Amino acid sequence: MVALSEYRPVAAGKVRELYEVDENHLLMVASDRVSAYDHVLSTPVPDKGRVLTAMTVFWLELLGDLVDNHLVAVGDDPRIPPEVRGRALLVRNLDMLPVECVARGYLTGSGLSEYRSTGAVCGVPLPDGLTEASALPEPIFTPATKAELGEHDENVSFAAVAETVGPTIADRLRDLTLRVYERAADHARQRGVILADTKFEFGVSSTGDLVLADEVLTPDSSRYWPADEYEPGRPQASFDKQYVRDWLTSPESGWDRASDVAPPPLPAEVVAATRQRYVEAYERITGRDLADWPTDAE
Ligand SMILES: N#Cc1c(N)ncnc1-c1cnn(Cc2cccc(F)c2)c1
Repeated sequence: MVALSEYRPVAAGKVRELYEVDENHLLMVASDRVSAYDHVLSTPVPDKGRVLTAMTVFWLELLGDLVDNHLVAVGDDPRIPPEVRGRALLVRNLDMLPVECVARGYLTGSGLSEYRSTGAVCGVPLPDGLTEASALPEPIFTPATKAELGEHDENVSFAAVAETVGPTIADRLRDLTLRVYERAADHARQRGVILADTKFEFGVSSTGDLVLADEVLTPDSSRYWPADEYEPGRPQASFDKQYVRDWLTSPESGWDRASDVAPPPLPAEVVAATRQRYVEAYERITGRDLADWPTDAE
């Protein structure tokens, strides 16, 4: 039985870590931590890491005919420590491309801000008259540079990506990003979820092929909106984080979002409702029962 402490940490995000297993394999571990308003909350949401791990595996299987991926093993593989089983994936160690490959089907966040000041996003011109949460005429590729922990990614043009990785790989990244997003967005929409946008990371295999890596199409790497509440012209509810956001910005929390003060702990009922939203997102998207996914052997 291997312990997580036997693996060397090689990267850490706000809510996940990456460890070196051997020269060819990494362990990608998803925590139960939640980030909101650029703060990592002090209260974990049970099963969040397990749901996001199971979601990544589902999407990689569904999209396996479109794109190769970095997944090597899940669940009971002896290289996966029991303490993180269910929320850890054994993956191939790839040469990662320094590009955040973002696909947007709807206009919001940094894309909306850029559109309002330039009429375009990452140099892609858009029609006049679009507003918060407008559906785009067709999904667009809006790449970004990877920011340091705690910073926001910076949107860049396709030409800048071509400068960085070469025009051929840039073309392939855009094509693959949009095809994978469109397939996933169609699947989700049929199950009552709008995937407004998503962020992929790709590596390159030893044979020079693009390989889909990182977490894939999770509520942390994508905007998940409930389709039955969709109404352009205003900010949409987050499928998974809206209970957290509403409580943190309510008088009950006593927290001031504009301050640099860390948010207070979440009430148990907000944690429970949020956990349920993650489970519901997983079971709707996959048609599977979370109870059938491995749990850690704590
Ligand atoms: N996936 C993947 C991957 C791979 N298969 N091969 C080589 N490198 C990476 C890799 C490097 N950084 N990240 C992002 C990242 C940061 C922090 C925590 C995480 F879990 C993940 C991914």
